[in-house]
Amino acid sequence: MFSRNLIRVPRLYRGLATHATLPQSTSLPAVLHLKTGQSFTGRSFGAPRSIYGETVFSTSITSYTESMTDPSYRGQILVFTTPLIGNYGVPHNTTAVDTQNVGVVLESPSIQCSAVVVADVAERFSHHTAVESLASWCARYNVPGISGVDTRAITRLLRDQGTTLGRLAVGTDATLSPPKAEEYWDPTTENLVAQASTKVPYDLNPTGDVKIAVLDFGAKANILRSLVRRGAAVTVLPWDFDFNAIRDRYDGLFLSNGPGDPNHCTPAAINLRRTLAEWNKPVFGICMGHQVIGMAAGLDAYRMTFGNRGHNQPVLALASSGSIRAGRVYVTSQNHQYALRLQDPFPEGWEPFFINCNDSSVEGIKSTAESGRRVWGVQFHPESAGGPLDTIEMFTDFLAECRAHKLQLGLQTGDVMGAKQEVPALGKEAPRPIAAAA
Ligand SMILES: NC(=O)CC[C@H](N)C(=O)O
Repeated sequence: MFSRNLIRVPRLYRGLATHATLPQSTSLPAVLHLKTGQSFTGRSFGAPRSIYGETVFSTSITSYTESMTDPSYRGQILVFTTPLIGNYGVPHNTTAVDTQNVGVVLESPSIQCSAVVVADVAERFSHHTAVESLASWCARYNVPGISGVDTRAITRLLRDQGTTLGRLAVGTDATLSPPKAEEYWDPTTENLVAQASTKVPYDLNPTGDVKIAVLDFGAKANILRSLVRRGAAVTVLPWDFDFNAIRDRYDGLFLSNGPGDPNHCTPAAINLRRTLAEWNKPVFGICMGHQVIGMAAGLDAYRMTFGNRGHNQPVLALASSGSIRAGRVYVTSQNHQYALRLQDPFPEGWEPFFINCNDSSVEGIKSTAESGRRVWGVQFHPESAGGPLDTIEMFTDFLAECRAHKLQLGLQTGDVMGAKQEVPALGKEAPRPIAAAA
């Protein structure tokens, strides 16, 4: 399937697009083993190495580059249900307009998933922003892939038996018998958030008019871009940083997405519980951030059978807020394995915000009007990348609330919290080089 030779660019396309002019990665025999006993034989692409991981499927049709660089896929073997992957190559992640070093397309500086599984990997790619093929990109980041397998059969298995631990065996490893049950590595036993989060605080767009602190559980770059593009000055903090120590410097708090089991984030939920009790400025969380808000509110996070991954998940709004109207269905981008448990009654001061139209899982929570708080959490990804922009204005809503609240505080009291705090100095390190990815 692959050749080490350079691929010739057909004359028709020359000058129109960047094509596969780089050497393709080596293709070897490969087998995907599932802990539940099934094995699928194909050919490798990308890095010629074997790995373990948690096997999950995504129904996204496009945006494989965004998905593969999403830190929430850390530790996972990502199966694409779309049969042809790689046809538009891998884009450049920098342009002159990227003044904040947050990139323009990709979600982090490197590929985050452990491996990819595709029915048919496109050796030739064609797109005006492409700089290399999927296979050569995977090889550069030491990530293996398998193609030539029946991804529909794998997806049906994962749907029926749930997300399953797996092993991608490449080269001579492909001739060995499947691993024993105890040999499979379970990434959810590790605190993947601690691995994906920034280790030191850093600032983006420091001259922005509204100051937002972001707790980084493994933030997608497009979340940071969505805040910065709307004028916010953003300080990105490590996931377990106690925001309470510096909270009066900020006009709002944002909690990001992140990989793995939310129960590893209990320290962050405990810090947040104090924030919510003592600080009345707007708070917004996405995916892992939403789960941490829910845990701080007293809700339980549970593991779903196969989760929701893809860019076509319909959610029904149960309440109106900002640009969101109760009763409307929004199509959303999602990548999660865990969800908040729907309970009746909901904790005092909280209400469900969105519900999934397919499986009725909780897709959002918010503080009630009576609570006097301004807190929202959504399980889906309003920043999309990839996916529909149906709910992108939730970022505008959040920042509008922060600006309005700031104005209100300024007019009324000037210093509503008033507490004298020891304020730790923020690190001086340069921003994480998100743009250096492709
Ligand atoms: N994208 C995310 O933040 C996912 C949250 C969590 N890791 C889950 O799988 O549910």
